[in-house]
Amino acid sequence: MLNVGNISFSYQDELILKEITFTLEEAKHLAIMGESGSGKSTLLKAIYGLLELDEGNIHWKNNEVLGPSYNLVPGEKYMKYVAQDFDLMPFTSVSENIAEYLSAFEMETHQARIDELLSVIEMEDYADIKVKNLSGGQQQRVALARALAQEPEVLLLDEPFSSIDQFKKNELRYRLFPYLKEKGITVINASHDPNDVLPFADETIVLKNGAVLAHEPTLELYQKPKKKYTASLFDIVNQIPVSLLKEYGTGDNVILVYPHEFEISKASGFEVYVVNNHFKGSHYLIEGLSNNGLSVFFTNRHALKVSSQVFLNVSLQLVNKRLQN
Ligand SMILES: Nc1ncnc2c1ncn2[C@@H]1O[C@H](COP(=O)(O)OP(=O)(O)OP(=O)(O)O)[C@@H](O)[C@H]1O
Repeated sequence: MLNVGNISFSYQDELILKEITFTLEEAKHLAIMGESGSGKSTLLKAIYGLLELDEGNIHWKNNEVLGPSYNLVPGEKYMKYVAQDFDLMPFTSVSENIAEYLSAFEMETHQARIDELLSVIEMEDYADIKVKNLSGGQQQRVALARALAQEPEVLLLDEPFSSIDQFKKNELRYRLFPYLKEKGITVINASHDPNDVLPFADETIVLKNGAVLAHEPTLELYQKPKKKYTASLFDIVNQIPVSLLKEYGTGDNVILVYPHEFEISKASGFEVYVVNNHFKGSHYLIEGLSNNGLSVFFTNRHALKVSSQVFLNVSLQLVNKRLQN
C-alpha cells in the first residue's frame, strides 16, 4: 500500500501541493489528472522522494520515502520515475540502454528480457541503433523500457506518451498498460489525455491548484462528475439547466451533459438551431444554439444542415444520476 499522508510542498514561497492525502493498493493503476500547472509532476516528484516536503509523509509498504536530504542519490530503489526528459545514454544502442539496468544475476536471461522489453515498446527493429539517432518519441519509449528493466514495484509516469505520435501512442497504450497489470506493478500516471486514463486507470485523482478535488474509481468519476472542471478533463461538457429539459421539472438545478449523451428528436425536447458541424471521424460534434442563447455541443453520426432546428433530449435516468451530485 502506498500511503500519502497530508503532504504539502512549496517552491520558494509558493505553496504548490496542499495537504494531499490518499492511499493506493498494490498493483493498482492510479491516474492523476488536472489542468496544466495543477501540480501533477510535482506530486510525482514528491512521491519519488525528489522533494523536501514542508509537511506530511509518504510510505510504501510501511517504509518511509525519504527526501533528498537523506538519500545521496534521490529516489527510492523500488520506484521508477519516467520523467519528461529521458535521461538516456545517447552514444550506445537501444539494447545497451535497456541492458544497463538488468541485474548481473540474470545474465543467462538477459537477451530474453531485452527482447521482451523491446517488444513492449515495439522497438524490436531498433535494438542496435544508437539512441542519439532516434526521434524524441522513440527515445521516450526507450526510457520506459529502461525503467521497466529495473523491475520497479511502483512506476511513476509523467505524460509517458507526450512525444509519441497518435498512431504509435494507441498501440503502445494497449500493450504497455496491460503488461504492467500482468506484472503486478503499481502505476501512477500523470496525464492530460483521457485515452490514457479511461480504459486503464482503476482510480483517478483530480488535482486543482495543488489540492485534491476528487479521488474516485475512474468510471464513477466519469459518470458522476461533481464539478465541471472534472468532467472537462474527459470531454467537452455542457451545463444544462434542468428547466430546459421540460419533462423533468423546473428549478435552478443545472446538470452536466457530455455531447454523446443527448438524443436527437425532430419533434420534442429542448430546441436548438445548428450552428456548426465538426467532423470527428466516427461522428460529428455539432454546435447548437438554444433560443435563449445557450451554446450546446452534441454528437450525431451525420452532419446536420446549418440553421436547421433539432430537439435534444436527455434520459430521465441520466438526469437523476447527475442531480444526485
Ligand atoms: N522548479 C520549479 N520552481 C518553481 N516553480 C515550479 C517549479 N516546477 C514547477 N513549478 C510550479 O509549480 C506548479 C505546478 O507545476 P507542475 O509541473 O507540477 O504542474 P503540472 O500539473 O504537471 O503541469 P503540466 O501539465 O503543464 O506538466 C506550477 O505553477 C509551476 O509553475
